[in-house]
Amino acid sequence: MLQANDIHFCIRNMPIIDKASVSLHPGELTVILGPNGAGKSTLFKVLAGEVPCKYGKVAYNGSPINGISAKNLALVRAVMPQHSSLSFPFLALEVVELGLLACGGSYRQELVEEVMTETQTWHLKDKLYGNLSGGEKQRVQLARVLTQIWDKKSFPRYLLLDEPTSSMDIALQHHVLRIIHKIKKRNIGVLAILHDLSLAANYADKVILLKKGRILHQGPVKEVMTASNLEEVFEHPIQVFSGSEDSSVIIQSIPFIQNHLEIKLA
Ligand SMILES: Nc1ncnc2c1ncn2[C@@H]1O[C@H](COP(=O)(O)OP(=O)(O)OP(=O)(O)O)[C@@H](O)[C@H]1O
Repeated sequence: MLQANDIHFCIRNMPIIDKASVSLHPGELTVILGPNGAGKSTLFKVLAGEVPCKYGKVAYNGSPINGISAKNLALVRAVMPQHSSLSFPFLALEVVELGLLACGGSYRQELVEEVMTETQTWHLKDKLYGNLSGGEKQRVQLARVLTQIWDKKSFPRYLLLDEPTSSMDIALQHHVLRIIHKIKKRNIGVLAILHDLSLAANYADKVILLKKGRILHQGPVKEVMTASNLEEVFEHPIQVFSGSEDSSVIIQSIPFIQNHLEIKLA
């Protein structure tokens, strides 16, 4: 389990994360939701070990993160940040191969090809990463982190994704969430920051609702993603519907224009 207890994180004495405790279980997708500036990326970086945290504890499979070497941390978790910039003119294939380097594996052309095929990036392999579109870059970065943890291992591992689908079209967003659904079955706990409430409701196992650095609600999707909880967090009218013919959930933010119409009709 990836466990964080009482995380308190300040920047220049300003609290950004206030006493957050989180448990990430292998085999589950946990999604962090919250408005801009809520502290999602900051919490994510603390959990990933990318920023040190003075107050609170983060432990991977029972071992405190500060006692895990960078090499061993790369074996237990892979991280896709919100933005990735590269200073060298790498090909897309070379970016994905960085995932193999991170896990210290020998070169495996078939693994790289399998992951790039799964993420629909194999056809991009000889293109310069810098010339790719935003959505293509995201898929290549996803392929890189998947490459890092693709091989099955006997111990639980974690995949941390900060807005992995933010530049993708609708079909690709669902495709990525399906890949996540498959990968979590390899004893992998996935943590993702998303802004799309319907994607979260339909694919996540657990949800964390963060506002102004505090976790207001967390737990199973059905318990947490209620209209009233979401309205409290986002300060906007929201409706939650059950899909008519299946178990899907539709979450709709109500446009201001609709509010005006309702007021006019009343
Ligand atoms: N290095 C920094 N220096 C000063 N303030 C920072 C720094 N990093 C983050 N912050 C502030 O901390 C708050 C939380 O930022 P964070 O990036 O974690 O939010 P977020 O929930 O991920 O937002 P978004 O949805 O817009 O990506 C913001 O108000 C941000 O301005």
